[in-house]
Amino acid sequence: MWGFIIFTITVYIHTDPSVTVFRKFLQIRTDHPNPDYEGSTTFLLEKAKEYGIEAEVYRGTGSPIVIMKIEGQDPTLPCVCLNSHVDVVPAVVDCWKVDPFSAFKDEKGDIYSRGTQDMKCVAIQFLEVARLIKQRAEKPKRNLILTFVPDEEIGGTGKGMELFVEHERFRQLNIGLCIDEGLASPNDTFTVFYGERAPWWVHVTAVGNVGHGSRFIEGTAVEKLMRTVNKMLQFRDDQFNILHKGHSECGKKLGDVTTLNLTVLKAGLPENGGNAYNYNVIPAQAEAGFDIRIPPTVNLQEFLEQIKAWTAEEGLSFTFANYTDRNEMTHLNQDNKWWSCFQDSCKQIGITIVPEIFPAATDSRFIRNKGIPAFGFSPINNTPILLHDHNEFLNEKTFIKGIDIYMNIIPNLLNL
Ligand code: MET
Ligand SMILES: [Zn+2]
Ligand SMILES: [Zn+2]
Repeated sequence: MWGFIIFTITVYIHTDPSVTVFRKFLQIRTDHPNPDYEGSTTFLLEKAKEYGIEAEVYRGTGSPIVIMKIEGQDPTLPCVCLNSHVDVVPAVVDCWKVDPFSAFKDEKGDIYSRGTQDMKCVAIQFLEVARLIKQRAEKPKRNLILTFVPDEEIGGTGKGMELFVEHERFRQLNIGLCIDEGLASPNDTFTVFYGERAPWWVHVTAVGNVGHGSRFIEGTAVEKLMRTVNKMLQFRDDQFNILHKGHSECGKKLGDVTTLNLTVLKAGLPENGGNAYNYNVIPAQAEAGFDIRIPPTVNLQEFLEQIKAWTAEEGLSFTFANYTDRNEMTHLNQDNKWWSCFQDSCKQIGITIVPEIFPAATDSRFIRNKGIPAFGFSPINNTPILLHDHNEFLNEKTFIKGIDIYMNIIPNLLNL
């Protein structure tokens, strides 16, 4: 008898249909540099059909965007949009303990795969929320829209949300509020993001004098580049100290300071295009690339002037591989009815939410820059932050509980 009950419970946990959908979605290779968007689109359309949800594929940006809709009682009201990106960053297979695209589940229920946290979990949780709302006898007041977009992870050259927000099809959706990804929280609380840091990818190029490696050549490209790099890394140190060595009562978080990391470094004359270098030739050119993330409280025009000052020396120039001159926040004041409703809904189910600035970037920035409020919220707590990391995982129970959390928030927003 007991054996039967335990067996039944075990089978139930192991075969929860939403977990199966999640694991199948993880197995679709939407990793860069060649994401299988046709595979993810086919999968999402099949699910929409199975769940009885209206769906279309918009190809106006150059890559497929899946749009799903559940019509509300008053479709003229601004809708609630649940947005997910379907692409994921690459995985270094040798650094993972399992195949990063197998969606392997261990005995604890931890599912390992690229995208378990960023953000295929949220995409499928949104889909399951839509299924549950569709099943209800009563329609919600507002339209529910789901968007599944490509190319969030690659910045400026992408064919996703950055372009989509400029299209008429986007405007027609009439979005009142967007919910997108947040971050896992390592403790019992949940984080909600109301703004994010502006991502600037700066590429500095130095040109200078050349000659024999045995001489004291002045004004070399590398020397000029190093001076700039050192100034910029000094700024990095200063920001690090503000974050880590300030008074503890300041309570600064990563999203409140500017980070700057040297992520690209290039110089040296390759020998006949091979792997070896000409060590005795001073190179004419040297390059450095930086990933800079700037909080919404920083004046972007002034920061641009700072970069110009850092690269003012003769022979230096810079370009942006990723740039924005706008970085709007969603204001969390009493006039923001969406925020009041979100907070009240969380209070009702007894979960603690901590509002923060998102330290990295998501598609929400394009939405906010259109004047539309957006919250970044992944219902994942007591889980290490492993996005873009090796062995990214999510426990199946956390995944299932997340659907429940969303179901206690999203219908309230739809009925506002
Ligand atoms: C700057 S494009 C955004 C790519 C990715 N989401 C990141 O924050 O790095
Ligand atoms: Zn993401
Ligand atoms: Zn990411």
